[in-house]
Amino acid sequence: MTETETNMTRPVLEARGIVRRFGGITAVDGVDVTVGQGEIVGLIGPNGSGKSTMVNLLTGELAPDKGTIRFAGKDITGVAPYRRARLGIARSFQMLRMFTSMSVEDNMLTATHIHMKRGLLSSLLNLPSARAEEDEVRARARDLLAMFELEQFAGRPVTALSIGQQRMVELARGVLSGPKLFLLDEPAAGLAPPNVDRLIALIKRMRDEFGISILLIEHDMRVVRELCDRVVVLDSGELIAEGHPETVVNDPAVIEAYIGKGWSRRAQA
Ligand SMILES: Nc1ncnc2c1ncn2[C@@H]1O[C@H](COP(=O)(O)OP(=O)(O)OP(=O)(O)O)[C@@H](O)[C@H]1O
Repeated sequence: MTETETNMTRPVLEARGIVRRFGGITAVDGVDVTVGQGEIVGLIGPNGSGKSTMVNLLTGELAPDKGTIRFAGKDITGVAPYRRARLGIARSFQMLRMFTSMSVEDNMLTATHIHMKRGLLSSLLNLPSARAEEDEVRARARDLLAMFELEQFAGRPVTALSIGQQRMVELARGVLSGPKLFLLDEPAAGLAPPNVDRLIALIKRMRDEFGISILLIEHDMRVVRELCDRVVVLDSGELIAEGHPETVVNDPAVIEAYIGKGWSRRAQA
């Protein structure tokens, strides 16, 4: 049995038969998505094909009308979003969500409260145990800011950074929360080409050095081709193709789905 087959027998994420309707629209229509341990899976498809809805179903921000979601061996279909985060599901957003009044470092630290062992009271009382834990978390935050080449911005207001840099803060914050699975919603959107290269390298490091499995929504096909082990393609809420990126982008059903909806130059590049 190959390593990939072994990984696929024990996926970290296993969503089966997922259906989600909004009034008369079936945004996700009986979709299966799995992510193996240490796998990077691309979730692609034309605009409105159901990708963001699928991610919102996986994080628990939306509930499915049908189907089951298993994560790290547990059925999490009815589990609340904050509990899924605690179990190890992190996400980034298409539109950045930062605490705009806080510094870069304090934005990072917001990721860790979900796992803090000491309670709020010991933090408020400034007990040594709480201080030690906070010092340790700050040290890890600084290491990650260095990895993401952001350490010189640690004390700056997050809003002083460019959108590309804020995107990096969001990724670093996600890694700091110690996820098993990171759901990335268009991480390359709005990045200049050299920053896309850096992003690709950083996402590989997230997997290789931190063991994080990744499900990635992305329109930039270079990112998909260079990063993804496997790609799942949605069209009008249905899964129309799945496989290696090079196979999938040449699949006639996939080409038709994109051409029919205006295959953009961005997607073909
Ligand atoms: N909250 C909602 N209420 C009503 N309809 C919705 C809602 N969210 C999504 N939809 C509809 O569900 C379908 C799938 O939308 P979704 O945003 O998941 O697609 P997408 O593939 O992520 O698109 P994009 O690439 O443009 O982000 C669309 O027809 C959309 O209009």
